[in-house]
Amino acid sequence: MEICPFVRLLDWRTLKAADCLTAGQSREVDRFAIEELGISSLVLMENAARSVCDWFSQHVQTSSGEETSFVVRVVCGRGNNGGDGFAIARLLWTMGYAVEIFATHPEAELSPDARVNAALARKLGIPWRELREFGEAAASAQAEDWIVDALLGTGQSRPLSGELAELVQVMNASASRRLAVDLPTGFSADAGPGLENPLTDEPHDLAGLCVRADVTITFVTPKIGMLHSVAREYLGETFVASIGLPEKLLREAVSLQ
Ligand SMILES: NC(=O)C1=CN([C@@H]2O[C@H](COP(=O)(O)OP(=O)(O)OC[C@H]3O[C@@H](n4cnc5c(N)ncnc54)[C@H](O)[C@@H]3O)[C@@H](O)[C@H]2O)[C@@H](O)CC1
Ligand SMILES: [K+]
Repeated sequence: MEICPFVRLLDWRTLKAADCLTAGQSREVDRFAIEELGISSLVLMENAARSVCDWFSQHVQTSSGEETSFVVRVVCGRGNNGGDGFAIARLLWTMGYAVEIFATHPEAELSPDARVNAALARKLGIPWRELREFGEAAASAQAEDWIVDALLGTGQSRPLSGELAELVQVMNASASRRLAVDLPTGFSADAGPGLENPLTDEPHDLAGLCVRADVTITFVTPKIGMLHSVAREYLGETFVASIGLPEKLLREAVSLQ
Protein backbone atom coordinates (compact mmCIF):
# COMPACT_ATOMS: atom_id res chain seq x y z
CA MET A 1 0.00 0.00 0.00
CA GLU A 2 1.33 3.41 -0.95
CA ILE A 3 1.53 6.06 1.72
CA CYS A 4 -0.74 9.16 1.77
CA PRO A 5 1.72 11.78 2.99
CA PHE A 6 -0.99 14.20 4.09
CA VAL A 7 -3.33 11.68 5.77
CA ARG A 8 -2.65 9.62 8.90
CA LEU A 9 -4.67 6.95 10.63
CA LEU A 10 -5.96 8.08 14.02
CA ASP A 11 -4.56 5.97 16.84
CA TRP A 12 -7.47 5.60 19.29
CA ARG A 13 -5.30 3.97 21.96
CA THR A 14 -3.25 7.12 22.47
CA LEU A 15 -5.90 9.77 21.71
CA LYS A 16 -6.31 12.35 24.48
CA ALA A 17 -8.07 15.68 24.94
CA ALA A 18 -4.84 17.61 24.40
CA ASP A 19 -4.67 16.22 20.84
CA CYS A 20 -8.13 17.53 19.97
CA LEU A 21 -9.66 20.83 18.95
CA THR A 22 -13.11 22.21 19.69
CA ALA A 23 -15.31 23.65 16.94
CA GLY A 24 -14.30 27.14 18.07
CA GLN A 25 -10.62 26.27 17.87
CA SER A 26 -11.13 24.80 14.39
CA ARG A 27 -12.62 28.12 13.32
CA GLU A 28 -9.66 29.87 14.91
CA VAL A 29 -7.29 27.65 12.90
CA ASP A 30 -9.12 28.73 9.77
CA ARG A 31 -8.96 32.40 10.76
CA PHE A 32 -5.28 32.21 11.68
CA ALA A 33 -4.36 30.51 8.40
CA ILE A 34 -6.35 32.97 6.31
CA GLU A 35 -5.79 36.25 8.15
CA GLU A 36 -2.39 35.81 9.80
CA LEU A 37 -0.66 33.55 7.30
CA GLY A 38 -2.41 34.99 4.28
CA ILE A 39 -3.36 31.69 2.68
CA SER A 40 -6.59 31.84 0.75
CA SER A 41 -9.60 29.98 2.14
CA LEU A 42 -10.09 28.40 -1.28
CA VAL A 43 -6.57 26.97 -1.11
CA LEU A 44 -7.36 25.48 2.32
CA MET A 45 -10.52 23.96 0.89
CA GLU A 46 -8.64 22.56 -2.08
CA ASN A 47 -5.96 21.08 0.19
CA ALA A 48 -8.60 19.50 2.41
CA ALA A 49 -10.35 18.03 -0.62
CA ARG A 50 -7.09 16.76 -2.11
CA SER A 51 -6.26 14.95 1.12
CA VAL A 52 -9.61 13.16 0.99
CA CYS A 53 -9.08 12.23 -2.67
CA ASP A 54 -5.57 11.06 -1.92
CA TRP A 55 -6.95 8.71 0.69
CA PHE A 56 -9.71 7.59 -1.65
CA SER A 57 -7.48 6.75 -4.59
CA GLN A 58 -5.11 4.77 -2.40
CA HIS A 59 -7.58 2.90 -0.24
CA VAL A 60 -10.52 2.33 -2.51
CA GLN A 61 -9.21 1.69 -5.98
CA THR A 62 -6.25 3.22 -7.73
CA SER A 63 -7.51 5.32 -10.60
CA SER A 64 -5.97 3.84 -13.70
CA GLY A 65 -8.06 5.64 -16.28
CA GLU A 66 -10.31 2.59 -16.58
CA GLU A 67 -14.00 2.91 -15.91
CA THR A 68 -14.84 2.16 -12.30
CA SER A 69 -17.64 -0.25 -11.43
CA PHE A 70 -19.01 1.85 -8.60
CA VAL A 71 -20.55 5.30 -8.14
CA VAL A 72 -19.48 7.98 -5.66
CA ARG A 73 -22.47 10.12 -4.62
CA VAL A 74 -21.31 13.36 -3.03
CA VAL A 75 -23.98 15.06 -0.94
CA CYS A 76 -23.18 18.72 -0.33
CA GLY A 77 -24.60 21.16 2.22
CA ARG A 78 -24.60 24.94 2.00
CA GLY A 79 -21.49 25.74 4.08
CA ASN A 80 -17.79 25.09 3.67
CA ASN A 81 -18.23 21.40 4.44
CA GLY A 82 -20.39 21.33 1.32
CA GLY A 83 -17.68 23.33 -0.45
CA ASP A 84 -15.21 20.57 0.38
CA GLY A 85 -17.73 18.17 -1.13
CA PHE A 86 -17.95 20.03 -4.46
CA ALA A 87 -14.14 20.14 -4.63
CA ILE A 88 -13.89 16.41 -3.75
CA ALA A 89 -16.44 15.61 -6.47
CA ARG A 90 -14.38 17.55 -9.01
CA LEU A 91 -11.10 15.93 -8.02
CA LEU A 92 -12.51 12.39 -7.98
CA TRP A 93 -14.21 12.99 -11.33
CA THR A 94 -10.91 14.32 -12.72
CA MET A 95 -9.27 11.11 -11.52
CA GLY A 96 -11.77 9.06 -13.50
CA TYR A 97 -14.28 8.00 -10.85
CA ALA A 98 -17.99 7.94 -11.62
CA VAL A 99 -19.30 10.81 -9.51
CA GLU A 100 -22.75 12.29 -8.89
CA ILE A 101 -23.36 15.51 -6.99
CA PHE A 102 -26.46 16.13 -4.88
CA ALA A 103 -26.80 19.59 -3.31
CA THR A 104 -29.22 20.71 -0.60
CA HIS A 105 -29.25 24.36 -1.68
CA PRO A 106 -29.19 26.38 -4.90
CA GLU A 107 -25.85 27.98 -5.72
CA ALA A 108 -26.97 31.47 -4.67
CA GLU A 109 -27.52 30.23 -1.09
CA LEU A 110 -24.09 28.60 -0.66
CA SER A 111 -21.17 30.01 1.33
CA PRO A 112 -18.83 32.01 -0.94
CA ASP A 113 -16.20 29.26 -1.25
CA ALA A 114 -18.80 26.53 -1.71
CA ARG A 115 -20.33 28.63 -4.47
CA VAL A 116 -17.01 28.85 -6.32
CA ASN A 117 -16.55 25.09 -6.21
CA ALA A 118 -20.17 24.41 -7.11
CA ALA A 119 -19.92 26.73 -10.13
CA LEU A 120 -16.71 25.02 -11.21
CA ALA A 121 -18.34 21.60 -10.99
CA ARG A 122 -21.24 22.89 -13.10
CA LYS A 123 -18.91 24.38 -15.73
CA LEU A 124 -17.01 21.12 -16.00
CA GLY A 125 -20.24 19.20 -16.55
CA ILE A 126 -19.84 16.88 -13.58
CA PRO A 127 -23.05 14.84 -13.24
CA TRP A 128 -25.37 16.75 -10.92
CA ARG A 129 -28.66 15.25 -9.85
CA GLU A 130 -31.73 16.62 -8.15
CA LEU A 131 -31.75 16.13 -4.39
CA ARG A 132 -35.19 14.50 -4.61
CA GLU A 133 -33.57 11.66 -6.62
CA PHE A 134 -31.12 10.88 -3.84
CA GLY A 135 -33.51 8.63 -1.90
CA GLU A 136 -33.97 6.25 -4.80
CA ALA A 137 -30.28 6.38 -5.77
CA ALA A 138 -29.21 5.55 -2.21
CA ALA A 139 -31.80 2.81 -1.83
CA SER A 140 -30.77 1.05 -5.04
CA ALA A 141 -27.03 1.54 -4.45
CA GLN A 142 -24.59 -1.37 -4.44
CA ALA A 143 -22.35 -2.24 -1.51
CA GLU A 144 -19.29 -1.06 -3.44
CA ASP A 145 -20.80 2.39 -4.09
CA TRP A 146 -19.88 5.31 -1.86
CA ILE A 147 -21.75 8.20 -0.32
CA VAL A 148 -19.56 11.17 0.57
CA ASP A 149 -21.20 13.05 3.45
CA ALA A 150 -20.36 16.74 2.96
CA LEU A 151 -23.56 18.10 4.50
CA LEU A 152 -22.28 19.57 7.77
CA GLY A 153 -18.90 19.72 9.50
CA THR A 154 -17.60 21.83 12.36
CA GLY A 155 -20.34 24.42 11.77
CA GLN A 156 -23.05 22.17 13.17
CA SER A 157 -24.45 23.39 16.43
CA ARG A 158 -27.91 21.89 16.82
CA PRO A 159 -29.62 18.54 16.33
CA LEU A 160 -30.72 17.63 12.84
CA SER A 161 -34.25 18.27 11.71
CA GLY A 162 -36.38 18.39 8.58
CA GLU A 163 -34.78 17.62 5.22
CA LEU A 164 -31.30 17.12 6.66
CA ALA A 165 -32.59 14.59 9.19
CA GLU A 166 -34.34 12.70 6.38
CA LEU A 167 -31.19 12.73 4.26
CA VAL A 168 -29.15 11.27 7.10
CA GLN A 169 -31.69 8.52 7.62
CA VAL A 170 -31.58 7.71 3.88
CA MET A 171 -27.77 7.66 3.95
CA ASN A 172 -27.70 5.32 6.92
CA ALA A 173 -30.21 2.95 5.31
CA SER A 174 -28.19 2.70 2.08
CA ALA A 175 -26.02 -0.31 1.27
CA SER A 176 -23.31 2.15 0.13
CA ARG A 177 -20.21 2.75 2.12
CA ARG A 178 -20.16 6.18 3.75
CA LEU A 179 -17.23 8.57 3.93
CA ALA A 180 -17.67 11.57 6.24
CA VAL A 181 -15.84 14.78 5.36
CA ASP A 182 -14.34 16.30 8.54
CA LEU A 183 -17.20 14.97 10.72
CA PRO A 184 -20.26 12.82 10.12
CA THR A 185 -23.37 14.99 9.79
CA GLY A 186 -25.08 14.98 13.19
CA PHE A 187 -21.76 14.64 15.00
CA SER A 188 -20.92 17.74 17.01
CA ALA A 189 -17.23 18.62 17.08
CA ASP A 190 -17.68 19.50 20.75
CA ALA A 191 -20.30 17.07 22.03
CA GLY A 192 -20.03 13.98 19.85
CA PRO A 193 -22.69 12.02 18.00
CA GLY A 194 -26.18 13.46 17.71
CA LEU A 195 -26.40 14.78 21.25
CA GLU A 196 -28.77 17.40 22.55
CA ASN A 197 -27.87 20.87 21.46
CA PRO A 198 -24.63 21.46 23.36
CA LEU A 199 -25.41 25.16 23.46
CA THR A 200 -28.82 24.90 25.13
CA ASP A 201 -29.06 21.32 26.43
CA GLU A 202 -32.61 21.25 25.12
CA PRO A 203 -33.86 17.69 24.67
CA HIS A 204 -34.71 16.87 21.07
CA ASP A 205 -36.48 13.90 19.60
CA LEU A 206 -33.82 13.55 16.92
CA ALA A 207 -30.95 13.60 19.39
CA GLY A 208 -28.85 10.60 18.48
CA LEU A 209 -29.40 10.98 14.75
CA CYS A 210 -26.03 11.00 13.03
CA VAL A 211 -24.47 9.62 9.87
CA ARG A 212 -22.86 6.27 10.62
CA ALA A 213 -19.67 6.57 8.61
CA ASP A 214 -17.44 3.72 7.51
CA VAL A 215 -14.62 6.22 7.18
CA THR A 216 -14.17 9.73 8.57
CA ILE A 217 -11.42 12.01 7.34
CA THR A 218 -11.11 14.92 9.74
CA PHE A 219 -9.00 18.00 9.08
CA VAL A 220 -5.96 19.28 10.98
CA THR A 221 -6.55 17.41 14.29
CA PRO A 222 -9.17 15.15 15.89
CA LYS A 223 -12.12 16.99 17.47
CA ILE A 224 -12.96 16.89 21.17
CA GLY A 225 -16.34 15.20 20.56
CA MET A 226 -14.42 12.19 19.23
CA LEU A 227 -13.56 11.31 22.83
CA HIS A 228 -17.21 10.49 23.50
CA SER A 229 -17.61 6.84 24.49
CA VAL A 230 -19.76 5.90 21.47
CA ALA A 231 -18.02 8.18 18.95
CA ARG A 232 -16.27 5.39 17.09
CA GLU A 233 -19.57 3.73 16.21
CA TYR A 234 -20.36 6.80 14.11
CA LEU A 235 -16.91 7.76 12.85
CA GLY A 236 -15.78 4.37 11.58
CA GLU A 237 -12.14 4.14 10.57
CA THR A 238 -10.81 7.63 11.26
CA PHE A 239 -8.04 9.55 9.54
CA VAL A 240 -6.56 12.99 10.17
CA ALA A 241 -5.77 15.01 7.06
CA SER A 242 -3.52 17.98 6.55
CA ILE A 243 -4.81 21.20 4.98
CA GLY A 244 -1.32 22.01 3.80
CA LEU A 245 0.04 23.77 6.88
CA PRO A 246 2.12 22.35 9.75
CA GLU A 247 -0.16 20.92 12.44
CA LYS A 248 2.23 22.02 15.19
CA LEU A 249 2.10 25.65 14.09
CA LEU A 250 -1.70 25.62 13.88
CA ARG A 251 -1.96 24.04 17.34
CA GLU A 252 0.33 26.66 18.81
CA ALA A 253 -1.72 29.41 17.20
CA VAL A 254 -4.97 28.29 18.82
CA SER A 255 -3.44 27.43 22.20
CA LEU A 256 -2.37 31.06 22.51
CA GLN A 257 -5.97 32.32 22.31
N1 LIG B 1 -11.16 24.25 9.84
C1 LIG B 1 -10.42 24.27 8.75
O1 LIG B 1 -9.28 24.47 8.88
C2 LIG B 1 -11.04 24.01 7.41
C3 LIG B 1 -12.41 23.81 7.28
N2 LIG B 1 -12.97 23.43 6.12
C4 LIG B 1 -14.35 22.94 6.09
O2 LIG B 1 -15.26 23.88 6.60
C5 LIG B 1 -16.17 23.22 7.46
C6 LIG B 1 -16.88 24.21 8.33
O3 LIG B 1 -17.64 25.01 7.46
P1 LIG B 1 -18.77 25.99 7.97
O4 LIG B 1 -18.28 26.79 9.11
O5 LIG B 1 -19.25 26.72 6.76
O6 LIG B 1 -19.89 25.04 8.57
P2 LIG B 1 -20.63 23.75 8.03
O7 LIG B 1 -20.42 23.59 6.56
O8 LIG B 1 -20.32 22.63 8.94
O9 LIG B 1 -22.17 24.15 8.31
C7 LIG B 1 -22.80 25.17 7.56
C8 LIG B 1 -23.86 25.89 8.32
O10 LIG B 1 -24.94 25.00 8.64
C9 LIG B 1 -25.69 25.56 9.70
N3 LIG B 1 -26.09 24.51 10.62
C10 LIG B 1 -25.52 24.15 11.79
N4 LIG B 1 -26.17 23.12 12.36
C11 LIG B 1 -27.19 22.81 11.52
C12 LIG B 1 -28.22 21.84 11.56
N5 LIG B 1 -28.31 20.96 12.55
N6 LIG B 1 -29.09 21.81 10.56
C13 LIG B 1 -28.99 22.68 9.53
N7 LIG B 1 -28.04 23.62 9.42
C14 LIG B 1 -27.15 23.69 10.41
C15 LIG B 1 -24.81 26.60 10.38
O11 LIG B 1 -25.36 27.85 10.15
C16 LIG B 1 -23.46 26.41 9.68
O12 LIG B 1 -22.75 27.60 9.61
C17 LIG B 1 -15.32 22.18 8.14
O13 LIG B 1 -16.05 21.14 8.75
C18 LIG B 1 -14.49 21.69 6.97
O14 LIG B 1 -15.19 20.69 6.27
C19 LIG B 1 -12.12 23.21 4.94
O15 LIG B 1 -12.77 23.67 3.79
C20 LIG B 1 -10.82 23.93 4.99
C21 LIG B 1 -10.12 23.96 6.25
K1 LIG C 1 -19.75 15.90 6.89
